[in-house]
Amino acid sequence: MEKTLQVCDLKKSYGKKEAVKGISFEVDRGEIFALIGPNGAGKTTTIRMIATLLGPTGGDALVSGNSVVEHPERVRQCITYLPDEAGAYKTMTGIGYLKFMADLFVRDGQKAQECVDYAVQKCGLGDRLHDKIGSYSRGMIRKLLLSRAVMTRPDLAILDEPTSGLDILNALEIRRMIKDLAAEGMSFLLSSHNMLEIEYLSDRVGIIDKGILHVTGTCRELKERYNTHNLEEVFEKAVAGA
Ligand SMILES: Nc1ncnc2c1ncn2[C@@H]1O[C@H](COP(=O)(O)OP(=O)(O)OP(=O)(O)O)[C@@H](O)[C@H]1O
Repeated sequence: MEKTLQVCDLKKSYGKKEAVKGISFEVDRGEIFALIGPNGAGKTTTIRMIATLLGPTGGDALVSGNSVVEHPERVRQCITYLPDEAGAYKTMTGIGYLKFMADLFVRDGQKAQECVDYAVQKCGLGDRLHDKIGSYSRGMIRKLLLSRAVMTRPDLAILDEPTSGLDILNALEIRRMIKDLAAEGMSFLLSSHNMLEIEYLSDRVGIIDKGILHVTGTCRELKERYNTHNLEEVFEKAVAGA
């Protein structure tokens, strides 16, 4: 299987604080991998190192074969990162925002238009794209942001809490968007505190705590291994060191 992401003994210390203590995992092409763990476990630090926003203090991560340490600029060409607190310009229309962002990322006008067309198709906002973003619901904004994030069809999309604060129907639509994109071959690295979401969405899960990746596997494998009925109980046992 083709690997989109290979994380090898990745470490990060903030002064004396070892936030990530040498973690390793891989994500295949078209795979949705979720990193879960309690507050302060090291998820955001790991994600930000893979997104080239933070330099590792040890180890490496390769995205489509490109090292975040040696060639962060190449990595940036093949990833997208959507933080949970991301926002959009409220005074722009949705379509204006997509065009603005495409022009920012893609120099070639024809290719930029292809990115916009792709995002328009993915977001499913229809005529509402011609309204100001300030009039959008939280769910509409998230759909717009996700479609913007994937408009360049990156190899790896890194999403922090992709449905936090959304109602059930909007969360379902975002999850379906992610599944459709993965079916097209895009790989995903997610972090979430919502175990229901993780069970629905992810092909494999990694449980991180105190900077250590304790276990990885499919939800079914993890439930069998910990002899539990749901992922919340797996999480509880894994973090307790059972
Ligand atoms: N800039 C920083 N300086 C010092 N310590 C930091 C810094 N950023 C994070 N930490 C510490 O590193 C550890 C891991 O933090 P991180 O934000 O990666 O965890 P997390 O799993 O994303 O948590 P949450 O689920 O609460 O977002 C925590 O102990 C945190 O306090």
